[in-house]
Amino acid sequence: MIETIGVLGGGSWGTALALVASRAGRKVRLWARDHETVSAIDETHENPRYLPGIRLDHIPATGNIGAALRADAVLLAVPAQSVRAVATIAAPYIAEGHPLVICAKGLERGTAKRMSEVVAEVAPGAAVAVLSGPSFATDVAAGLPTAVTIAADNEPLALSLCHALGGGTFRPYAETDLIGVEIGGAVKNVLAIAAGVVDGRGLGASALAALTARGFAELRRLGEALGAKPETLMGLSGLGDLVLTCSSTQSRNFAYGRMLGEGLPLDAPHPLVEGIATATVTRDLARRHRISMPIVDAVVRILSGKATVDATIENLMSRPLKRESA
Ligand SMILES: NC(=O)C1=CN([C@@H]2O[C@H](COP(=O)(O)OP(=O)(O)OC[C@H]3O[C@@H](n4cnc5c(N)ncnc54)[C@H](O)[C@@H]3O)[C@@H](O)[C@H]2O)C=CC1
Ligand SMILES: O=C(CO)COP(=O)(O)O
Repeated sequence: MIETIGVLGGGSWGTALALVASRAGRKVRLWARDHETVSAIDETHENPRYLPGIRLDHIPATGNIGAALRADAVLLAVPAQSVRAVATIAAPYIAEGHPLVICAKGLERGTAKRMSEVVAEVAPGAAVAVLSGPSFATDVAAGLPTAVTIAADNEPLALSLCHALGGGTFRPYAETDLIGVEIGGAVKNVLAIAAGVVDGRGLGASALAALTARGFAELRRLGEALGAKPETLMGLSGLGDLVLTCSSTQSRNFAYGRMLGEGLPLDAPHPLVEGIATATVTRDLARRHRISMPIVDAVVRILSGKATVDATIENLMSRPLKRESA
């Protein structure tokens, strides 16, 4: 039985998931790197920087990672490019078989590894699971109905995590296809940047729907080449999350793409945009596996500053005509 939950990461997702666990009746402790976040949560029962206006009762914060890791299961909710660093400092406190649930969405820059592969390298004792799916932290924190996927190689672990976190407004589904869940969550962020560009450039709802559907075709091709199950890619953590993040300005990836579509510079201030780092990694993975991903290529070209939005769109539209399912 999972009774206690540690959360690593005091940003919006870590804080929202700490609330989920607390609402599900678990005893929770949240670790944040920043001293200001720890003291704000402990003194004002709010995380004003990342989740303003949401009351955090019964969620003690700590700057001591060992204290948060003394829990039956641990949620790792830092950005993808920080997962290796945080899992490395957590590793000495992780006993053999200790459940560690990765909540980040992305692929590692430099190694092209999925987050579960990164954690397996630096914390080999951990029993790794992945939580992903269409779920904005603000919606989850507000108690709006949300459904996600929790994947682990070991199905009983995935199910027991679903029982530990599930509640009246948060419904997790168990899965064993880690590759499918991780590829869906990572690649949808890149495609959401493209969707934002289309929206910001004012190309219309038809273009946005076409981009989303053709983007999904790319996500599915890559996922299947890497060993994902088609059903997973069509589920909450793939198609579900793609639809959410390609259609809402609540998504930071979509909002960033929208800014670019409106003509703002690449370095205009923006919050965490996971798709930026994952775009190049995805493009390289696709090349290695000889998978065609023209929308991902287009995002990489725009992000590199080497091509304008208009030239990139013209380029996509003038590709040779072909069968849709090819
Ligand atoms: N915010 C959301 O709605 C959702 C976010 N996610 C995923 O969760 C992950 C985290 O995102 P958010 O919490 O939204 O980001 P955020 O920007 O709100 O917070 C990130 C947190 O991680 C901390 N952090 C960064 N590097 C660190 C390091 N090396 N050591 C310790 N702490 C570090 C920051 O101080 C900050 O507290 C991302 O991969 C994102 O895709 C997934 C689903 C929903
Ligand atoms: O993953 C998310 C929702 O499922 C959050 O998306 P953003 O990181 O684009 O805000």
